[in-house]
Amino acid sequence: MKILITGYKGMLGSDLVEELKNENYHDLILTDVEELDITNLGQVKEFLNKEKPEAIINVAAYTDVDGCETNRDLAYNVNSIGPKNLAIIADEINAKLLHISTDYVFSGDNSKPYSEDDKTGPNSYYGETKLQAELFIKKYAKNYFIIRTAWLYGFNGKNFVKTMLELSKNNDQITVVNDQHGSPTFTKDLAIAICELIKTDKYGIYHLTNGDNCTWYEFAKKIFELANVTIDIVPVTTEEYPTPAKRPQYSVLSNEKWKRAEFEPLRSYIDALNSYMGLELNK
Ligand SMILES: NC(=O)C1=CN([C@@H]2O[C@H](COP(=O)(O)OP(=O)(O)OC[C@H]3O[C@@H](n4cnc5c(N)ncnc54)[C@H](O)[C@@H]3O)[C@@H](O)[C@H]2O)C=CC1
Repeated sequence: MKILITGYKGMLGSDLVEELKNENYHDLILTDVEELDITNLGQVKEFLNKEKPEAIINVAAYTDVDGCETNRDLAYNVNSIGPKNLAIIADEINAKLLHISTDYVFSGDNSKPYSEDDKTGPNSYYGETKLQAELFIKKYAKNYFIIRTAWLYGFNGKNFVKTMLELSKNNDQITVVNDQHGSPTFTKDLAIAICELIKTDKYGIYHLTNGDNCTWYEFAKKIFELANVTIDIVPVTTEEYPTPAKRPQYSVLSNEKWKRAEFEPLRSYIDALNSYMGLELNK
């Protein structure tokens, strides 16, 4: 299957490319903004019509959640118009479209894991633009997969695990938010799942994260424990740590639909973190 990837240089994109190669997908067209700017419909149309991929995996996005509050045009163009363009042209050339969305489409008022049918209600502009992308894809593409995932970390680029380890080098004490709940997810595990899903015609929307959940504070504690770092971690509330974009308090995603579709569930976030830390710290 000929697969085109958009945003391949990003955190998820780079692990995805490695995993696709491991799974013997060799007919890959790798693009990032330099090769294919997804916000430009004319370019998307020309590029896709020339390459004629059978599947498109969109891992391109503007992912600076706080930055989206102020850079609204950029956020809307990359996160909403980009996926819309891909959906329109994917449909024209009869290609499958697999798109990545986020737990931030939810408000976070739930106290039990969100299912795919639960009411959305983003409380950040990033979440709004990602939700709009989902609506465009549903409207314009027939053969689409949307995966909502959360709290990603991987080898390439900045992420929470690396930030914690970096902070511990110059600080004896750090403060970490302890009232936002989610499921940290290793991009390598997600990439393996994407390779499985793209083979199928089980179209639709799926929630997919590593198993179990925690707060950022609990996640930080686990990171330092695995890295054998002794540091004083002070739990704080969201109110005590204000950010430009409001995050959901509780955005745990139920993976039940994924399991019902007979896909392999992802391992627990602790097992995944353990594996990541082993690999990351020994690099
Ligand atoms: N990082 C996280 O914690 C989470 C991410 N997601 C979603 O997962 C997906 C992947 O995220 P990351 O790998 O963290 O992103 P990233 O920020 O590491 O990579 C995004 C890539 O998109 C490219 N890009 C930006 N504008 C573009 C354009 N106009 N045309 C083509 N490419 C463009 C960038 O150059 C970059 O290589 C995104 O859809 C994101 O919204 C979902 C939940 C959590």
